[in-house]
Amino acid sequence: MSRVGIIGAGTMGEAFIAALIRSGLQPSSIAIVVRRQERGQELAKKYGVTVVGLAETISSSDVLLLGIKPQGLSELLPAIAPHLRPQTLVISLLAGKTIAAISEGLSGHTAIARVMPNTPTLLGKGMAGYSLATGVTEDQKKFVDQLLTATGKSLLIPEELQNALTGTSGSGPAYFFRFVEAMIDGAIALGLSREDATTLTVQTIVGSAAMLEESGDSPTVLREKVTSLKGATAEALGVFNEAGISKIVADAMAASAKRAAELAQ
Ligand SMILES: NC(=O)C1=CN([C@@H]2O[C@H](COP(=O)(O)OP(=O)(O)OC[C@H]3O[C@@H](n4cnc5c(N)ncnc54)[C@H](OP(=O)(O)O)[C@@H]3O)[C@@H](O)[C@H]2O)C=CC1
Ligand SMILES: O=C(O)[C@@H]1CCC=N1
Repeated sequence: MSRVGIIGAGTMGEAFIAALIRSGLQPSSIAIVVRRQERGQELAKKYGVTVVGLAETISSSDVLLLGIKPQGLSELLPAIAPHLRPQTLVISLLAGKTIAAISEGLSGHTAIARVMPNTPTLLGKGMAGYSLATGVTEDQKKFVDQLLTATGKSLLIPEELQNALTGTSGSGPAYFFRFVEAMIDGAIALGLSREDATTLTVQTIVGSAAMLEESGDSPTVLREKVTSLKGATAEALGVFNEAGISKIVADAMAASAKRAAELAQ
């Protein structure tokens, strides 16, 4: 049974605690390293994990999951390196940070998995892309597969596509939440109360997402089924197209991927 240490248990770190437990790991096998004791106590109470010091967590873990912000990595790696056993699998969730940079900061460690998840991981409905360094063993690959299956869906991708994946599925949930915010505001502008606007918009998005997953139809076919000839929807889509929605979305995704690349520095 693997012992897992987690350094940085915020939004994604917590999502991975939940996924590890869903994947069959005992909470007593999970140690977390936190900056704020109250956060540690909250997670210990909620999941039954143990709050442990940095050195002890690193030296006793078979798998070490990094869930801090990318900006904190250069300071953290020198504190990890002296305690890390060569056979420990390091899993990084950090946007932008390359396997090569992590390996270098860990004195040439080669058992590293780079994972780009997203927040629906919290519900087991996430989408993650992952890339593996050369030193990852078959058993460690199986562990990663099993863990990511518990987070939702996963794709093994070449590392050079990690930033593109960040711009697609990593940041993706925020694009939809932003769209929902805009739809709620639009409904209020049409005279609906905020409460009704929220109910109408959220259920529309939830139902549409379910159709994407369950109908077997492409997004194009599903859109066409809503769009009556010379009807109301066609007018709305005309406004989107006039504003250049495809370019706006592609530019936004490229901006996320570009920023992820910058975070590598
Ligand atoms: N949020 C997202 O949608 C996604 C995030 N990611 C990546 O996941 C990582 C985490 O992001 P997210 O969960 O959103 O960020 P959060 O800020 O929610 O979590 C980061 C956590 O790390 C803690 N922390 C920071 N430094 C240390 C340290 N030295 N020792 C122990 N704990 C520390 C923070 O503590 P404190 O509470 O005190 O600040 C915080 O709890 C990032 O690198 C991000 O790129 C990847 C994909 C999606
Ligand atoms: O905003 C970020 O940098 C991270 C990566 C993808 C989602 N959140």
